[in-house]
Amino acid sequence: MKIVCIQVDVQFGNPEKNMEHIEKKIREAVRLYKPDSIVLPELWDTGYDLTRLDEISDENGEKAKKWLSSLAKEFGINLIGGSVAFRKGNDVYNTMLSFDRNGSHIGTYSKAHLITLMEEEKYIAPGKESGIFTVDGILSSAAICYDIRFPEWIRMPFIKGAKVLFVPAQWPIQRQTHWRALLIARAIENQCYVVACNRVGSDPNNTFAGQSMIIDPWGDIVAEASVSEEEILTADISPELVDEVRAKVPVFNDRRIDLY
Ligand SMILES: O=C(O)CCC(=O)C(=O)O
Repeated sequence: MKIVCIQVDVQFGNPEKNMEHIEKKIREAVRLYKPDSIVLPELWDTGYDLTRLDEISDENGEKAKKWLSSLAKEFGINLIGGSVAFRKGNDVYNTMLSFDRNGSHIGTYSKAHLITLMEEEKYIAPGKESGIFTVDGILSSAAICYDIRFPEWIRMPFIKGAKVLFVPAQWPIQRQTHWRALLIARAIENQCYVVACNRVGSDPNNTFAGQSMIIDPWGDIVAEASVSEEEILTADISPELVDEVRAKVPVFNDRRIDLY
């Protein structure tokens, strides 16, 4: 499966401009690489414009769903839709919506761990459901940004056999070393591919770290984007390599389920 991460800058609180820009990038990625799957960053629609979410969030994710589904179908790609500010009643969730090559909805995941350091919990409601879903027959899972600090949560879909972890993010530059180390650790401990799509640029509160990455189940980085430039990052991933690594170091069989 050929994967692309679209590492972009995100306009603060401007969903229309962001859609326009990302659509151009998706077209470019399809023309250059003919990928099977494309991954977008976290909150690519509104950015972290949290105080204006009442005004700019997407009612039931309808706009994003329509747009993502039609692009997925037009290009015959799986579109792992980063995340959007998804309004449901009085609450707003930070939600990933994914679509397959026919434009059919294949997964929804709302960020479970909200970053109190950035006061996200004051404006966003936490998700409660696992991020497990299937892409081209490959059992996969989603985690959004801060979620990667919680290995107990990430682990669950991998016990069920997931092989790929998709991680959209808006990870700030101050904790860039954590971004790298945590992603590599999640790949090694779950013996899975990690496909992590971060943003670049700044908003009024943060500068973001870029360095989108595709990491193999051995923990080796197979593709890595720059820290500050927009970039279309690509790599081939092979589910067979996951099976090989799991056979070589049988971590899942060796778990002490009698102890924990
Ligand atoms: O955990 C971190 O240091 C960054 C997380 C973050 O920026 C987020 O979840 O949006």
